[in-house]
Amino acid sequence: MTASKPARALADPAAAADGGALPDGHVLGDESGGGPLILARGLVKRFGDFTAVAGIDIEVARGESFGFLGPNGAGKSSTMRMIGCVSQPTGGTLRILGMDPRRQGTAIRARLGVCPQLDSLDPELSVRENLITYARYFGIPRRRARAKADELLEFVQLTERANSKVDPLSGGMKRRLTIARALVNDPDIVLLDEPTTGLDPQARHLVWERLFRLKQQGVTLVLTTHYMDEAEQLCDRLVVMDGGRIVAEDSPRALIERYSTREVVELRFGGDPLEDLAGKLAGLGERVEVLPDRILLYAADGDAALDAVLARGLVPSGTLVRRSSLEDVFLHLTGRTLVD
Ligand SMILES: Nc1ncnc2c1ncn2[C@@H]1O[C@H](COP(=O)(O)OP(=O)(O)OP(=O)(O)O)[C@@H](O)[C@H]1O
Repeated sequence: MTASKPARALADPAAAADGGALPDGHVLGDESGGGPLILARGLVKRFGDFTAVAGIDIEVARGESFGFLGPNGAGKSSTMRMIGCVSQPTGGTLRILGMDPRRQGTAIRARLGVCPQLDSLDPELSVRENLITYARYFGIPRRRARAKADELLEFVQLTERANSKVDPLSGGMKRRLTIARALVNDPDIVLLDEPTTGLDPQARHLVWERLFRLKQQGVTLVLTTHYMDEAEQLCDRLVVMDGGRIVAEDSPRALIERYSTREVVELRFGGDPLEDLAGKLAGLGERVEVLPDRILLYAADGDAALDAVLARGLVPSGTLVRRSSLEDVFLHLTGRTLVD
């Protein structure tokens, strides 16, 4: 398939020729200039007195897989909706494909693929007709739309369900169909808002595998997630958001290396208050975090740290030595877990 080829169906050439400089003198992103496909400076979204996005800076390069990681309410969807040109920024500067969403939303949307948090497929139509009808919105001629639909059904492994209605599909199938729908216009950027929320592990892995394939084909992916494993699997680079702000930005691996230790020992205890027990772990690792149901002991060598815990006479009811993850990074940065 040719998912990285841009569609021009609804693009307004006059609008696309827009130029101009940002306050910091940054070159605007566009294909000809080779700048970032998405560029935000001090981007703000307010709802009345409430600030959902509090002045963030981001840059996404062509071919990159970029993620927003954060808990519910962090401002990820609000940011995605601004990038998707369905919600106007309240402040700051935003450029998508070198264009200004305030004035060129239609031209930008024609070149985006959007996979919203909740599937919005048409239950009256068959699986295949959902794709054909959507392609027609982009002005794609019927014959090409049919061929595109068949190509995409194969890509998301739904060819056998082409003539089925949408309702009987599993959650994972619906999600894959929504992803296929987001690709009908050969978008420059695919926006995925929590692509696997609500799916069972098997369905999630199938979606990840398809998204990974897109990434290999050079499609620019921008996704939100509150799953650290999803971020680690799919993102080349990510920003960690909390309370409308970016609290860290880098590749998943670099974030783990910077903000965590190599290994983590999870300790569960039956009786005594965890705060009291945590006091007895002083000096055994680099850091101790007390969660409602367990203590985390951060150490370069988890097995050695666990031996040292046992040598102090502590008797955990459950132990786990594991590699550090983005969850640990988030806890370190915000003092909270990602998924409560
Ligand atoms: N239309 C709206 N009006 C008022 N407040 C809103 C609106 N949309 C979002 N918010 C608030 O803005 C904050 C950020 O919401 P947002 O949906 O961007 O977060 P999120 O990180 O995507 O979380 P989630 O994973 O729940 O979607 C939340 O406190 C939310 O209640």
